[in-house]
Amino acid sequence: MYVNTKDILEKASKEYYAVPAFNINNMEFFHAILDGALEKRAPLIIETSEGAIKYAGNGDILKGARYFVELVRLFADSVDIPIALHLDHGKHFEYIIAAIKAGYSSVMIDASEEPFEENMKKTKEIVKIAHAAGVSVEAELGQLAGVEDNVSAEESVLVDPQQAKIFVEETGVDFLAPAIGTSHGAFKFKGDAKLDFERLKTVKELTKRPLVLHGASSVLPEYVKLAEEYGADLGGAKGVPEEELKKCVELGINKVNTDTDLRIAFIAGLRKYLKENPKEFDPRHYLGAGKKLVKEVVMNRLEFLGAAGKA
Ligand SMILES: O=C(COP(=O)(O)O)NO
Ligand SMILES: [Ca+2]
Ligand code: NA
Ligand SMILES: [Zn+2]
Repeated sequence: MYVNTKDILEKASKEYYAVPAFNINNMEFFHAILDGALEKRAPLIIETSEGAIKYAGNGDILKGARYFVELVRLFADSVDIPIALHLDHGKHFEYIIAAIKAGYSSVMIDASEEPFEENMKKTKEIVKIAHAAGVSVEAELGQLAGVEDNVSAEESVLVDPQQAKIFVEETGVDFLAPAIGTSHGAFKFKGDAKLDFERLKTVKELTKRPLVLHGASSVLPEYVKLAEEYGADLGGAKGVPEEELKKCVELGINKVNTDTDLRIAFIAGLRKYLKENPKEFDPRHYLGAGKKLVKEVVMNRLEFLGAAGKA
């Protein structure tokens, strides 16, 4: 059934497990993710960036938002696991309003690059509008480095836990993404991953809200290797080890944004299939090869984050 993201996350926050939020840009990724969540009997959060909405709408923002709502609701209404659709990294009013109008479960207002007061002001505005429409809201404090669509910052600025307390109380935001050292994309760390667990623990204590980890892909070596075997060039790719993610969940992370891991799995499956099947040109076959590996990654992630069986 199609639900509000807040319903999924409040339960996760109470029981200290996490639900991955999987980014999609097209139908194939959605089907692969849905199949994985059904098999694992897990709640499912699907999320789309502004770029994904523009892509699906062929340039028309409202059409793109409605495309994803229709696609997700079509299946959500006929299965017995809870499914939510979330606007990821909403930075432009036009996309946030389109997502609310189209029927998204929740929206992120990402004004984390702005000064604290400005971030608070923008978030308050969106919370008022979204809550009036029964839509829940995510915001971000601190900055992640790395790139994601049109979101990039030179280096990460970690969240100030005292500010986080003021922020959630002032804005009424439903769930918060504290920057604790991760970054978007496949090249997250020069050396070893270093997340500020103490800071995360304090944010949870002070805010008592469901928390979101951005830039949470593990960049799984076996999939990087497979993609490279068939011609990909991903040298230096490094993600957040699964053990570190589990620690984040123990400290109160409940939504784990995962995009890069699915992209790497897909391209590995696609490259291998194309190389091994030079005569093939049916998109359902070669895209199907990508889907297969995406489903594997989805099921593994649902399992180790503790979402499996929680539907
Ligand atoms: O934060 C993310 C995804 O991060 P990754 O690049 O680590 O998958 N989406 O909002
Ligand atoms: Ca941001
Ligand atoms: Na988000
Ligand atoms: Zn993100």
